Amino acid sequence: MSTSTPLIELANVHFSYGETPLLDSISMSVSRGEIVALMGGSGSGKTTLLKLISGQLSQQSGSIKFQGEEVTSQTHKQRLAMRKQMGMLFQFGALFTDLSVFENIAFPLREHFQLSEQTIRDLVLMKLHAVGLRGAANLMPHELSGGMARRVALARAIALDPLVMLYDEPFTGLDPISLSIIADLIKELNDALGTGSILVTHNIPESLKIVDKVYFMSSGKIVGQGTPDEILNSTDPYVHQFIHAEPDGPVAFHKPAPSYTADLGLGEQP
Ligand SMILES: Nc1ncnc2c1ncn2[C@@H]1O[C@H](COP(=O)(O)OP(=O)(O)OP(=O)(O)O)[C@@H](O)[C@H]1O
Repeated sequence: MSTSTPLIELANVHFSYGETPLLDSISMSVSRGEIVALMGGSGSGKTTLLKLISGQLSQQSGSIKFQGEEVTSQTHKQRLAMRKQMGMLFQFGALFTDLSVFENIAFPLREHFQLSEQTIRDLVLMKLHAVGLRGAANLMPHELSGGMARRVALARAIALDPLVMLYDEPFTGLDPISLSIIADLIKELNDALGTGSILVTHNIPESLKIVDKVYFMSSGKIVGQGTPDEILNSTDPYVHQFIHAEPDGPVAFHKPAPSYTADLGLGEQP
């Protein structure tokens, strides 16, 4: 792979759940060192897109490449190897409640590699140090605040030194200080590890501080993209409505449904 090959590249991806089309002509790319945000209304298909990228779902058409190789043509073994290179932090990044902080981070290392206890200890402490929680190694998850728990989940997500990080709503439920700490960590870790990150988030101010590029989704399509500056100054009606949290605009309040009167059994009114 040449250094200029994107880590993740999607071209013209279409995806349906059964008969229902959800994603339509999605094209995007993430390179090393880049943080890309995926924003858009609820149900626009952001989480589904992360599942396609991580190989948990397969598209009906179009191409998804990881380091230049088509994901759908991977063997089972290649797909497992790819997943090992993807760190994931999801909404409530659940820790194993009956394992200490240390053992939570050691878990993926023990699962994937035969390492000496001394090496595991060094690696776990390095990851905890990176998120500022080396001093919490011996605590149990119930002894952590919500913000600390999210940082431990982040340390676990980077345990295997991933090439790509996928974050799905990593700020949800955090107080403003913890939220800012997690945002800074996402940026610092991305720079330090040279990863490429995709961040699904509704938090516009915090994410615009750390991302390089934003893709806006609406009803399964990318309807706007740009750098944070371009997004903030965009006159595109979708982007404008979303960024300025306006209730009226092209992002509809109502999900498409049969006529209201027909649904209530009243028949069509003249
Ligand atoms: N397994 C499934 N089978 C059928 N439909 C699904 C399935 N999973 C999700 N959907 C539908 O796909 C649409 C997109 O869901 P998705 O979770 O990707 O949206 P999202 O943009 O991440 O939303 P949110 O911001 O609310 O998390 C929704 O209408 C959802 O109901």
